[in-house]
Amino acid sequence: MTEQPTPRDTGPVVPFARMNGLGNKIIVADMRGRRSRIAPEAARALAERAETSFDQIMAVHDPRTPGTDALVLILNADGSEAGACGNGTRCVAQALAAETGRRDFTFETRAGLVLAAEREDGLLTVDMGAPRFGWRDIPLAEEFADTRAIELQIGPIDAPILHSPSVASLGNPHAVFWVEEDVWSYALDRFGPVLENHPLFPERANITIARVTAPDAMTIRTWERGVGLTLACGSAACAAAVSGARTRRTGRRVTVTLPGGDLLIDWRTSDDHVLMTGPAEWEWSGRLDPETGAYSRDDETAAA
Ligand SMILES: N[C@H](CCC[C@H](N)C(=O)O)C(=O)O
Repeated sequence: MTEQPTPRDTGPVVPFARMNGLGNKIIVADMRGRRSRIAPEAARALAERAETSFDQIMAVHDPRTPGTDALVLILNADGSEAGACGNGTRCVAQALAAETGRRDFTFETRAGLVLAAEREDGLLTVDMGAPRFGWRDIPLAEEFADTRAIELQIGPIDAPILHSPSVASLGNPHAVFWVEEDVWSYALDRFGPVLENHPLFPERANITIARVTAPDAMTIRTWERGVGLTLACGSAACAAAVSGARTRRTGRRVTVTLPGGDLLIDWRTSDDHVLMTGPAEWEWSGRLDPETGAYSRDDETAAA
């Protein structure tokens, strides 16, 4: 899969795999051996085409820190960068496991080190690290001593529709709104963009609606920062699970049901790390131009 370094990365030269992380649409791009980065314009061009529309690009670069297997840089569909992506990390681990036969990987991301492992049953577990709850870490624009439920609401004053979210950083900013009713009864497509860009979140935020269904289960929907509504968001599932445990709505080990399927989240007591387990599937592969987003499919059934 690795190519020789090229003087300029022009033309569709970067091998990529279109993958499915529980319905999260992921492109894993093999940037090893290259000095360049995938341009935000290239990401936006890929996102706009139906065939290559994606939620995140996971750009796999040569490792820059000893002891790590790769530097993984993450781009959202709007070309912005994300520090963490749980579903995409499972996809990267699965692609590298298929290539190398190894099962355990350490990735460096903008949000720090992330461990990923393929299990015997084919599911993958990602160690997302310890969540952070300090208002500066998330970040929030103003101080909140207790981030389990902050003052924020959307909707008429006398009848708040969504209010008092739990906030946390899982390597990226999350706000989790707990509701009693069906998560589908909320117009997340309408509230999502307003909350994502609320002045309280200087780096914007991923917005999740969550409902407890059992002491060890919850259902969520997420409006992703830089993307919009997605079928699954792994870090949001982690944020919701952590919030459920912090607010004593659930235990520390829960099944989170997302539109795309289930993730098992375990907030480990020993070190506070959040472990996320779920599937990753290869769909098709091709080559892309990291400057423009032009691409070709390896099976040659279609081309840009
Ligand atoms: N889909 C990803 C989250 C991407 C987060 C991104 N939208 C951001 O923080 O900007 C996941 O599975 O964790």
